[in-house]
Amino acid sequence: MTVATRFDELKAMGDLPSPSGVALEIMRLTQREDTSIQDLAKAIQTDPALSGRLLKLANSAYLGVRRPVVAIEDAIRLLGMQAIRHFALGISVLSNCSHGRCEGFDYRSFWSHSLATALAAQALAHLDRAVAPEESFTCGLLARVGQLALASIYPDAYAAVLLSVPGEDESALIACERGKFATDHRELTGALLEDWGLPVIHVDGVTASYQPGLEDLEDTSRVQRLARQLHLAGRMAWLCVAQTADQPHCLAHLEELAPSLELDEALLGQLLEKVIQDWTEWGRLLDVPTQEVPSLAELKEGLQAKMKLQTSLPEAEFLPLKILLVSDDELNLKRLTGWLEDMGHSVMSAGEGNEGLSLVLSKQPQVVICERRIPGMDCLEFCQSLRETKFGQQVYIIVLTCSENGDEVVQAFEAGADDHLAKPFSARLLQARLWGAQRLIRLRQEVEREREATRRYLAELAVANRRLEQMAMTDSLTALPNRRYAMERMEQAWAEYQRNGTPLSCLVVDLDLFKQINDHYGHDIGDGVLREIANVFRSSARSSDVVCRLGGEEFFVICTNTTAAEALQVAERLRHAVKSHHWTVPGFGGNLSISVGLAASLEGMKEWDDLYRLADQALYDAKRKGRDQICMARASDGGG
Ligand SMILES: Nc1nc2c(ncn2[C@@H]2O[C@H](COP(=O)(O)OP(=O)(O)OP(=O)(O)O)[C@@H](O)[C@H]2O)c(=O)[nH]1
Repeated sequence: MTVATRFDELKAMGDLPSPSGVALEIMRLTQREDTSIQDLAKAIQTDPALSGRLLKLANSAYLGVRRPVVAIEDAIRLLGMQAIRHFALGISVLSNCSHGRCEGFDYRSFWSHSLATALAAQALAHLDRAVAPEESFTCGLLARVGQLALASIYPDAYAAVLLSVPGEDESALIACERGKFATDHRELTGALLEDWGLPVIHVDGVTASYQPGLEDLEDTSRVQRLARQLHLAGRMAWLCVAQTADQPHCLAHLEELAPSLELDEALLGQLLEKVIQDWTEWGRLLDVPTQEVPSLAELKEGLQAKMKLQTSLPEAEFLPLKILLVSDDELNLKRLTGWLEDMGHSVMSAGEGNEGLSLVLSKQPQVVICERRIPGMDCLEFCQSLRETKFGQQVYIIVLTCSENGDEVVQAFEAGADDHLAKPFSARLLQARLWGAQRLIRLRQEVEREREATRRYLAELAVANRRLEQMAMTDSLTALPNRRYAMERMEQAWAEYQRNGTPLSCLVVDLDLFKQINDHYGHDIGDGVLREIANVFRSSARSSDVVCRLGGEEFFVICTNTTAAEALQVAERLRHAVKSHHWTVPGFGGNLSISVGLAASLEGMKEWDDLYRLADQALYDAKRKGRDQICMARASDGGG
């Protein structure tokens, strides 16, 4: 069924909103070329309420009238027939349909929002005259009149539809309406405006304002400009009627849209202030409810304070982040930078993908916030390229999508994004999204800290173990390797000897009559003598000889790669060194000598301790023969 036939069908039901008889007469008169200002004034004066409202419009500050307009004829001259026609239409529909039978439809809120939209559209039209401001007023006032039509024709069914669609999700409402009524309020609005004789540009502008081509800002046609004005006007109106809790969301929307009409923050603030003031005055005049709305500056200030109060993480959990913004939208960059810096983060920015990539690598930000569409490189390509680098794998990436469009969001995640945010969004939402990044980064830092602590602990443990091992192998009195070490080292040397056949010798060295020293000088001085003699051995032995203390006054020297004859020279050197040593142990004034048992590896020896045993026996011989001498084990003594 075509739009026209469906509309005709609904029109036949007789419940559609309609202008008053006076308004219809005004419309008829203004369409005729021979209508005089006096005729039109007469028609208007038959409706005192309309006359008053018309004078109010004529005296509106926007028209810059120096003297107050008090006569309808002057108002007509000032405003022009076309504007009178629009105004009469809008105001009479409002008066005729200020209440109705649909219980789920809030007529007063509807007109409150519509009036704010009308005044905002009028204000915006003064900046860019896509159409005359008074015409823009009517377009704004009637931009959702299709809803009124559905509420009038299907009061019960429409109440159910409104209940089933949450909030201000217009696309969902339209889809639901179509399913139920085979038309929707957007289509009906267009049909009604056309039916009331509005020019095509107004009708098209209103219907396009539901989803204006914000992306395609190149399109500067009057319809598109009017559509953008009406869309922004609708958003300003939402801010006017919003409850305090919804104001941040409305403000974010407004700030997002403002650049599409080249409005900076100051101008947007001024406009909003004017709209709120007019809305309050007109509301009183038309018996439409209004409310107090804070100024843009107050709203922003309040939101920032609130944001700090309500949404900041406990101090212990807050982590200042290094953030890179990638966007070619100067205004957006400025806004996001302001928000993020207010939150306590440090921000850098790149205008396109390649610049973004090199900044990530050189400045190493922890978070990258990237527009879905960036010049130079597709955002998805940008994410993938980042993830291919070692550092880029750790960066937390948030992609700013233009909508909650499922495909777009999934693609962003597939390309490596950690999160996404559908535009427009508030500073509060952005801050909340960054908590995820902060938590993840803090966890990563904790893991890294723990890993570092474990590394340090293991290194300390290794040092401690080495020290323990050393202690376990070292004689505490002389710091020479102890018996345990001596035996292990001997085993190694024996294995080497067996493998390579290199000669191996060892010396068992014992101090002579040490008991007498202890008895004479005391045990402490005896200890000092043992310490000093260890040094004598250390300095007299070759660097390849391993001097150990087996215990008591007994020492052991392992002479690797050493024949018996060479070992004899070592033993002699030790004996001589001890004999000729000048003792420095305080209180000790005696002499000392040593006895040495020497054994060298012989063919046929099976175990390393055969060699040790032979040396020990040789020592016994040396003692027996009168001490202060070296005895070499003979082959016949064992082993070979
Ligand atoms: N001061 C001190 N004395 C020790 C230590 N270990 C063993 N001794 C003493 O060394 C002495 C060894 O005496 P003996 O085994 O009788 O032999 P000796 O007096 O050296 O006589 P010969 O070996 O036959 O020449 C004992 O008096 C032990 O108490 C020690 O760590 N410090």
